[in-house]
Amino acid sequence: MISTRALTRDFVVSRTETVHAVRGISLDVEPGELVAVLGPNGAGKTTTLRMLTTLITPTAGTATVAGYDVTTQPSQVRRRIGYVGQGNGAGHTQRVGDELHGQGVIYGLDRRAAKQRAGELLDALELRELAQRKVSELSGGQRRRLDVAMGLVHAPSLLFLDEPSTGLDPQNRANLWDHILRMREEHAMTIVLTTHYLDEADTMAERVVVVDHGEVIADDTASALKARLAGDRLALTVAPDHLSRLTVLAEKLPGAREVVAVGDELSIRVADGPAALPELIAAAQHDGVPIASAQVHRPTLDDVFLNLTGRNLREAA
Ligand SMILES: Nc1ncnc2c1ncn2[C@@H]1O[C@H](COP(=O)(O)OP(=O)(O)OP(=O)(O)O)[C@@H](O)[C@H]1O
Repeated sequence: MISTRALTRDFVVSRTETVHAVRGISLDVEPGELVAVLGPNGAGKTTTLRMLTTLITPTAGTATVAGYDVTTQPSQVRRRIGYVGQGNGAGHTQRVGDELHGQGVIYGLDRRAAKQRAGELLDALELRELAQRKVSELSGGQRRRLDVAMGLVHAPSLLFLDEPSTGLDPQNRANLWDHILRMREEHAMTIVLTTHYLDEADTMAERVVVVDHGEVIADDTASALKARLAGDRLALTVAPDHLSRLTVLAEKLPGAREVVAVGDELSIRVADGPAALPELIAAAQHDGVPIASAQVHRPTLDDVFLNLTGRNLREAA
Protein backbone atom coordinates (compact mmCIF):
# COMPACT_ATOMS: atom_id res chain seq x y z
CA MET A 1 0.00 0.00 0.00
CA ILE A 2 2.95 2.28 0.75
CA SER A 3 6.53 1.83 -0.29
CA THR A 4 9.22 4.44 0.24
CA ARG A 5 12.91 4.23 -0.55
CA ALA A 6 15.40 6.70 0.89
CA LEU A 7 12.67 9.31 1.15
CA THR A 8 14.27 12.62 2.01
CA ARG A 9 13.12 16.17 2.58
CA ASP A 10 15.26 19.20 3.30
CA PHE A 11 13.94 22.66 4.02
CA VAL A 12 16.21 25.50 3.03
CA VAL A 13 15.49 28.01 5.76
CA SER A 14 18.13 30.59 4.85
CA ARG A 15 21.31 30.88 2.83
CA THR A 16 23.26 29.31 5.65
CA GLU A 17 20.68 26.97 7.18
CA THR A 18 19.07 23.82 5.78
CA VAL A 19 16.85 21.65 7.97
CA HIS A 20 17.20 17.93 7.18
CA ALA A 21 13.66 17.07 8.28
CA VAL A 22 13.52 13.55 6.80
CA ARG A 23 16.76 11.68 6.10
CA GLY A 24 16.27 8.70 3.83
CA ILE A 25 13.24 6.82 5.18
CA SER A 26 12.52 3.40 3.63
CA LEU A 27 9.20 1.98 4.72
CA ASP A 28 6.68 -0.58 3.45
CA VAL A 29 3.08 -0.75 4.63
CA GLU A 30 0.89 -3.68 3.60
CA PRO A 31 -2.83 -3.35 2.83
CA GLY A 32 -4.95 -3.45 5.98
CA GLU A 33 -2.14 -2.61 8.40
CA LEU A 34 -2.55 -0.05 11.19
CA VAL A 35 0.82 1.59 11.66
CA ALA A 36 1.68 4.17 14.32
CA VAL A 37 4.58 6.53 13.67
CA LEU A 38 6.07 7.73 16.95
CA GLY A 39 8.71 10.28 17.71
CA PRO A 40 9.42 13.50 19.58
CA ASN A 41 8.52 16.96 18.26
CA GLY A 42 10.51 17.80 15.19
CA ALA A 43 11.39 14.15 14.42
CA GLY A 44 10.01 14.42 10.88
CA LYS A 45 6.66 12.63 11.27
CA THR A 46 4.45 15.34 9.79
CA THR A 47 6.93 16.04 6.99
CA THR A 48 6.86 12.33 6.07
CA LEU A 49 3.06 12.29 6.08
CA ARG A 50 2.94 15.46 4.00
CA MET A 51 5.16 13.83 1.36
CA LEU A 52 3.07 10.65 1.32
CA THR A 53 -0.10 12.70 0.94
CA THR A 54 1.48 14.76 -1.89
CA LEU A 55 1.21 18.06 0.01
CA ILE A 56 4.96 18.59 -0.38
CA THR A 57 7.46 16.99 -2.74
CA PRO A 58 10.45 14.92 -1.63
CA THR A 59 13.93 16.38 -2.03
CA ALA A 60 15.20 12.88 -2.89
CA GLY A 61 14.11 9.26 -2.82
CA THR A 62 10.86 7.68 -3.98
CA ALA A 63 7.45 6.87 -2.59
CA THR A 64 4.52 4.98 -4.05
CA VAL A 65 1.19 5.24 -2.27
CA ALA A 66 -1.80 3.08 -3.22
CA GLY A 67 0.15 2.04 -6.31
CA TYR A 68 1.01 5.52 -7.60
CA ASP A 69 4.12 7.66 -7.42
CA VAL A 70 3.70 10.68 -5.14
CA THR A 71 5.87 12.90 -7.33
CA THR A 72 4.69 11.99 -10.82
CA GLN A 73 1.09 10.88 -10.14
CA PRO A 74 -0.07 13.04 -7.21
CA SER A 75 -3.71 13.30 -8.28
CA GLN A 76 -4.04 9.51 -8.54
CA VAL A 77 -2.63 9.23 -5.03
CA ARG A 78 -4.95 11.91 -3.67
CA ARG A 79 -8.03 10.20 -5.03
CA ARG A 80 -7.23 7.08 -3.04
CA ILE A 81 -6.19 8.49 0.30
CA GLY A 82 -7.76 10.42 3.16
CA TYR A 83 -5.71 12.85 5.24
CA VAL A 84 -6.67 14.21 8.61
CA GLY A 85 -4.07 16.83 9.51
CA GLN A 86 -3.27 18.35 12.88
CA GLY A 87 -6.12 20.63 14.08
CA ASN A 88 -7.71 22.80 11.45
CA GLY A 89 -7.14 26.10 13.19
CA ALA A 90 -9.59 28.90 12.72
CA GLY A 91 -13.31 28.45 13.33
CA HIS A 92 -15.71 27.79 10.47
CA THR A 93 -19.04 29.43 9.87
CA GLN A 94 -20.23 26.50 7.73
CA ARG A 95 -22.66 24.00 9.22
CA VAL A 96 -21.41 20.48 9.92
CA GLY A 97 -23.75 18.79 7.41
CA ASP A 98 -22.96 21.34 4.67
CA GLU A 99 -19.26 21.01 5.28
CA LEU A 100 -19.40 17.24 4.72
CA HIS A 101 -21.67 17.59 1.73
CA GLY A 102 -19.37 20.22 0.20
CA GLN A 103 -16.37 17.96 0.68
CA GLY A 104 -18.18 15.19 -1.23
CA VAL A 105 -18.85 17.57 -4.13
CA ILE A 106 -15.19 18.64 -4.14
CA TYR A 107 -14.30 14.96 -4.50
CA GLY A 108 -16.48 14.68 -7.57
CA LEU A 109 -19.64 13.11 -6.14
CA ASP A 110 -22.90 14.42 -7.64
CA ARG A 111 -25.17 16.31 -5.22
CA ARG A 112 -27.32 13.29 -4.41
CA ALA A 113 -24.41 10.95 -3.80
CA ALA A 114 -22.66 13.63 -1.72
CA LYS A 115 -25.80 14.05 0.39
CA GLN A 116 -26.08 10.33 0.93
CA ARG A 117 -22.41 9.98 1.83
CA ALA A 118 -22.62 12.93 4.25
CA GLY A 119 -25.60 11.25 5.90
CA GLU A 120 -23.75 7.96 6.29
CA LEU A 121 -20.77 9.67 7.88
CA LEU A 122 -22.94 11.79 10.20
CA ASP A 123 -24.40 8.53 11.51
CA ALA A 124 -21.12 6.61 11.58
CA LEU A 125 -19.29 9.28 13.57
CA GLU A 126 -22.29 10.22 15.75
CA LEU A 127 -22.53 13.70 14.33
CA ARG A 128 -26.17 13.54 13.20
CA GLU A 129 -27.47 15.69 16.04
CA LEU A 130 -24.80 18.27 15.28
CA ALA A 131 -25.51 18.50 11.54
CA GLN A 132 -27.06 21.97 11.81
CA ARG A 133 -24.39 23.34 14.15
CA LYS A 134 -21.69 25.67 12.93
CA VAL A 135 -18.28 24.01 12.83
CA SER A 136 -16.87 26.79 15.02
CA GLU A 137 -19.32 25.82 17.77
CA LEU A 138 -18.15 22.22 18.12
CA SER A 139 -16.16 20.91 21.08
CA GLY A 140 -12.64 19.57 20.51
CA GLY A 141 -13.79 15.93 20.40
CA GLN A 142 -16.72 16.68 18.07
CA ARG A 143 -14.43 18.69 15.82
CA ARG A 144 -11.95 15.84 15.60
CA ARG A 145 -14.74 13.42 14.68
CA LEU A 146 -15.78 15.83 11.92
CA ASP A 147 -12.15 16.00 10.71
CA VAL A 148 -12.12 12.20 10.45
CA ALA A 149 -15.47 12.20 8.64
CA MET A 150 -14.09 14.77 6.17
CA GLY A 151 -11.12 12.50 5.51
CA LEU A 152 -13.46 9.59 4.75
CA VAL A 153 -15.91 11.26 2.37
CA HIS A 154 -14.47 9.65 -0.76
CA ALA A 155 -14.17 6.20 0.94
CA PRO A 156 -10.36 6.06 0.73
CA SER A 157 -8.60 2.74 1.06
CA LEU A 158 -5.78 4.42 2.96
CA LEU A 159 -6.21 6.95 5.76
CA PHE A 160 -3.48 9.16 7.22
CA LEU A 161 -4.15 10.64 10.64
CA ASP A 162 -1.74 13.22 12.05
CA GLU A 163 -2.07 13.19 15.83
CA PRO A 164 -5.79 12.41 15.76
CA SER A 165 -6.30 12.58 19.51
CA THR A 166 -3.96 15.35 20.63
CA GLY A 167 -5.73 17.73 22.97
CA LEU A 168 -8.67 15.41 23.67
CA ASP A 169 -9.54 14.19 27.14
CA PRO A 170 -9.29 10.42 27.77
CA GLN A 171 -13.01 9.84 27.24
CA ASN A 172 -13.03 11.64 23.89
CA ARG A 173 -9.84 9.88 22.87
CA ALA A 174 -11.42 6.50 23.57
CA ASN A 175 -14.57 7.52 21.73
CA LEU A 176 -12.65 8.73 18.67
CA TRP A 177 -10.70 5.49 18.63
CA ASP A 178 -13.90 3.44 18.72
CA HIS A 179 -15.01 5.26 15.60
CA ILE A 180 -11.69 4.94 13.80
CA LEU A 181 -11.44 1.21 14.49
CA ARG A 182 -15.01 0.58 13.41
CA MET A 183 -14.49 2.53 10.17
CA ARG A 184 -11.35 0.55 9.57
CA GLU A 185 -13.16 -2.71 10.01
CA GLU A 186 -16.13 -1.78 7.86
CA HIS A 187 -14.03 -0.45 5.00
CA ALA A 188 -10.92 -2.66 5.30
CA MET A 189 -8.85 0.50 5.47
CA THR A 190 -5.10 0.79 5.88
CA ILE A 191 -4.29 3.42 8.52
CA VAL A 192 -1.06 5.30 9.16
CA LEU A 193 -1.10 7.67 12.09
CA THR A 194 1.29 9.76 14.14
CA THR A 195 0.87 10.14 17.85
CA HIS A 196 2.62 11.34 20.96
CA TYR A 197 0.60 8.96 23.10
CA LEU A 198 2.70 5.85 23.53
CA ASP A 199 -0.08 3.95 25.27
CA GLU A 200 -2.30 4.63 22.27
CA ALA A 201 0.30 3.29 19.84
CA ASP A 202 0.80 0.31 22.11
CA THR A 203 -2.82 -0.75 22.27
CA MET A 204 -4.12 0.28 18.84
CA ALA A 205 -1.33 -0.26 16.34
CA GLU A 206 -0.15 -3.59 15.03
CA ARG A 207 3.11 -2.00 14.10
CA VAL A 208 5.11 0.85 15.58
CA VAL A 209 7.64 2.87 13.60
CA VAL A 210 9.87 5.05 15.79
CA VAL A 211 11.32 8.10 14.04
CA ASP A 212 14.01 10.33 15.49
CA HIS A 213 16.04 13.06 13.79
CA GLY A 214 14.40 12.24 10.44
CA GLU A 215 15.31 8.55 10.49
CA VAL A 216 13.50 5.32 11.33
CA ILE A 217 15.24 3.93 14.40
CA ALA A 218 12.86 1.02 15.07
CA ASP A 219 10.05 -0.73 13.21
CA ASP A 220 8.21 -3.72 14.69
CA THR A 221 5.18 -4.76 16.73
CA ALA A 222 4.96 -3.01 20.10
CA SER A 223 5.43 -6.30 21.95
CA ALA A 224 8.49 -7.26 19.89
CA LEU A 225 10.03 -3.82 20.45
CA LYS A 226 9.43 -4.10 24.15
CA ALA A 227 10.87 -7.61 24.34
CA ARG A 228 13.92 -6.78 22.22
CA LEU A 229 14.78 -3.33 23.43
CA ALA A 230 13.56 -3.14 26.95
CA GLY A 231 12.64 -6.64 28.16
CA ASP A 232 10.69 -7.50 31.29
CA ARG A 233 11.95 -6.84 34.78
CA LEU A 234 11.64 -9.39 37.57
CA ALA A 235 11.54 -8.08 41.13
CA LEU A 236 11.95 -10.60 43.95
CA THR A 237 12.29 -10.05 47.67
CA VAL A 238 14.11 -12.42 50.02
CA ALA A 239 15.55 -12.28 53.53
CA PRO A 240 18.88 -10.34 53.41
CA ASP A 241 21.03 -13.40 54.17
CA HIS A 242 19.68 -15.12 51.03
CA LEU A 243 20.19 -12.21 48.66
CA SER A 244 23.67 -13.16 47.44
CA ARG A 245 22.61 -16.76 46.73
CA LEU A 246 19.56 -15.54 44.78
CA THR A 247 21.80 -13.16 42.83
CA VAL A 248 23.99 -16.08 41.74
CA LEU A 249 20.91 -18.04 40.62
CA ALA A 250 19.47 -15.03 38.77
CA GLU A 251 22.70 -14.49 36.88
CA LYS A 252 22.43 -18.05 35.57
CA LEU A 253 19.03 -17.38 33.98
CA PRO A 254 19.33 -17.44 30.18
CA GLY A 255 19.54 -13.87 28.89
CA ALA A 256 19.51 -12.27 32.36
CA ARG A 257 20.90 -8.70 32.40
CA GLU A 258 21.12 -5.85 34.88
CA VAL A 259 20.93 -8.06 37.98
CA VAL A 260 20.78 -5.43 40.73
CA ALA A 261 20.02 -5.71 44.45
CA VAL A 262 18.38 -2.75 46.16
CA GLY A 263 17.63 -3.35 49.85
CA ASP A 264 15.99 -6.76 50.07
CA GLU A 265 14.79 -6.63 46.44
CA LEU A 266 16.61 -8.20 43.54
CA SER A 267 15.84 -6.77 40.11
CA ILE A 268 16.65 -8.72 36.93
CA ARG A 269 16.14 -7.74 33.29
CA VAL A 270 14.99 -10.67 31.12
CA ALA A 271 13.44 -11.01 27.66
CA ASP A 272 10.38 -13.01 28.76
CA GLY A 273 9.40 -12.38 32.38
CA PRO A 274 6.46 -14.80 32.70
CA ALA A 275 8.68 -17.65 31.45
CA ALA A 276 11.77 -16.70 33.48
CA LEU A 277 10.06 -16.14 36.83
CA PRO A 278 8.90 -19.75 37.47
CA GLU A 279 12.33 -20.94 36.39
CA LEU A 280 14.05 -18.72 38.94
CA ILE A 281 11.57 -19.62 41.69
CA ALA A 282 12.10 -23.33 41.02
CA ALA A 283 15.89 -22.88 41.18
CA ALA A 284 15.52 -20.93 44.44
CA GLN A 285 13.33 -23.64 45.97
CA HIS A 286 15.81 -26.29 44.91
CA ASP A 287 18.58 -24.38 46.73
CA GLY A 288 16.45 -23.68 49.79
CA VAL A 289 16.19 -19.91 49.14
CA PRO A 290 12.77 -18.75 50.42
CA ILE A 291 11.22 -16.11 48.12
CA ALA A 292 9.03 -13.61 50.01
CA SER A 293 7.45 -11.95 46.97
CA ALA A 294 7.85 -11.94 43.20
CA GLN A 295 6.60 -9.66 40.45
CA VAL A 296 6.98 -9.28 36.69
CA HIS A 297 7.06 -5.68 35.45
CA ARG A 298 6.25 -5.48 31.74
CA PRO A 299 7.99 -2.66 29.89
CA THR A 300 6.16 0.18 28.23
CA LEU A 301 6.93 1.87 24.92
CA ASP A 302 8.38 4.67 27.09
CA ASP A 303 11.10 2.20 28.17
CA VAL A 304 11.67 1.31 24.52
CA PHE A 305 12.02 4.94 23.54
CA LEU A 306 14.37 5.62 26.44
CA ASN A 307 16.48 2.61 25.44
CA LEU A 308 16.64 3.68 21.81
CA THR A 309 17.33 7.36 22.23
CA GLY A 310 18.54 7.81 25.78
CA ARG A 311 15.67 10.26 26.20
CA ASN A 312 12.15 10.06 27.48
CA LEU A 313 9.63 10.80 24.72
CA ARG A 314 7.87 13.36 26.86
CA GLU A 315 11.14 15.08 27.79
CA ALA A 316 12.18 15.01 24.16
CA ALA A 317 8.86 16.53 23.17
N1 LIG B 1 8.05 24.36 6.09
C1 LIG B 1 9.13 24.18 6.84
N2 LIG B 1 10.17 25.00 6.76
C2 LIG B 1 11.28 24.83 7.51
N3 LIG B 1 11.43 23.83 8.39
C3 LIG B 1 10.41 22.98 8.53
C4 LIG B 1 9.21 23.11 7.77
N4 LIG B 1 8.38 22.09 8.13
C5 LIG B 1 9.03 21.38 9.07
N5 LIG B 1 10.24 21.90 9.31
C6 LIG B 1 11.26 21.39 10.24
O1 LIG B 1 11.48 20.03 9.96
C7 LIG B 1 11.67 19.28 11.15
C8 LIG B 1 10.64 18.14 11.21
O2 LIG B 1 9.35 18.71 11.43
P1 LIG B 1 8.01 17.83 11.48
O3 LIG B 1 6.87 18.78 11.59
O4 LIG B 1 8.03 16.87 10.37
O5 LIG B 1 8.20 17.05 12.84
P2 LIG B 1 7.17 16.17 13.64
O6 LIG B 1 7.89 14.92 13.99
O7 LIG B 1 5.92 16.04 12.90
O8 LIG B 1 6.93 17.05 14.94
P3 LIG B 1 5.58 17.30 15.78
O9 LIG B 1 5.48 16.11 16.66
O10 LIG B 1 5.92 18.54 16.54
O11 LIG B 1 4.45 17.46 14.83
C9 LIG B 1 11.57 20.27 12.28
O12 LIG B 1 12.86 20.67 12.64
C10 LIG B 1 10.79 21.42 11.68
O13 LIG B 1 11.10 22.63 12.31
